[in-house]
Amino acid sequence: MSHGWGYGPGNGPDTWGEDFPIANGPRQSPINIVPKDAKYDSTLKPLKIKYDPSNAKGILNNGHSFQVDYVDDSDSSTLTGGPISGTYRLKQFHFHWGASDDRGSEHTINGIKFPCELHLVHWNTKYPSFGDAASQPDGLAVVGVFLKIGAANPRLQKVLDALDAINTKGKQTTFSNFDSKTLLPGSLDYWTYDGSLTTPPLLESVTWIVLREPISVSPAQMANSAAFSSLEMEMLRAAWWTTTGPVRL
Ligand SMILES: COc1ccc(C[C@@]2(O)NC(=S)NC2=O)c(OC)c1
Ligand SMILES: [Zn+2]
Repeated sequence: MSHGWGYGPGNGPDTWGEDFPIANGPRQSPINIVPKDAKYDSTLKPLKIKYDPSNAKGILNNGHSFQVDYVDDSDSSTLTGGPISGTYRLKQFHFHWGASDDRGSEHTINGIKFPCELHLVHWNTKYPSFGDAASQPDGLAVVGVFLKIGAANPRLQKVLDALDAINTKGKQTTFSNFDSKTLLPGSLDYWTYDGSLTTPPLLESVTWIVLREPISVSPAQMANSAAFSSLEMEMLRAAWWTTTGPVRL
């Protein structure tokens, strides 16, 4: 079995450059955000986010995370304004979870990790498809939202409740009528920089828009989903290859 990339001791981010030399490229993500060093840019516009709940299609366990996929054959769920020009369509959103509350997010603020980070992935409609856009320097725009431990977040619950149905790599199920706008915080203030996908193939095609205000997730909600943290999924995936039956995450 090819020793694919992951988050374990032998295949984690420090090794990705062996198979994906762009890991040493000039605009790699994630980065540490130091708010006091961020430059205010008065030419930047407010973000404009318009999501149609009926575009939600399904939820998939891709082995590194789980993602909610959207129908993207029209401009009914789009991101405009902010640092981008033109119209970007919502393709999917996914989370980066840690196995414990002291880690999980990919970006950090002043070196601090959050327990989780939500990525809402959009592609530039100047290109014919998401796949085409993903290899272009202005192809993707990802809105990053930090999750901090606090009150239970009822708007997250519908996503968490779906996880049991996709508890092994490759499993997917329908996931309809979900308004991903409800996952956003009250303020859309953001930091932005030109970066990349945060896992292989690490393509340098992402305009990052990281929201300053986190949303909340409760410890119980975290416990329910910590099994989906990248590392646990990695370890269980390794176990899965060596056992006959499916492994519950
Ligand atoms: C076009 O191929 C890919 C491959 C991986 C990802 C996932 C990821 O690497 N990118 C971000 S953002 N977070 C991640 O974990 C992707 O997302 C748009 C697109
Ligand atoms: Zn991501």
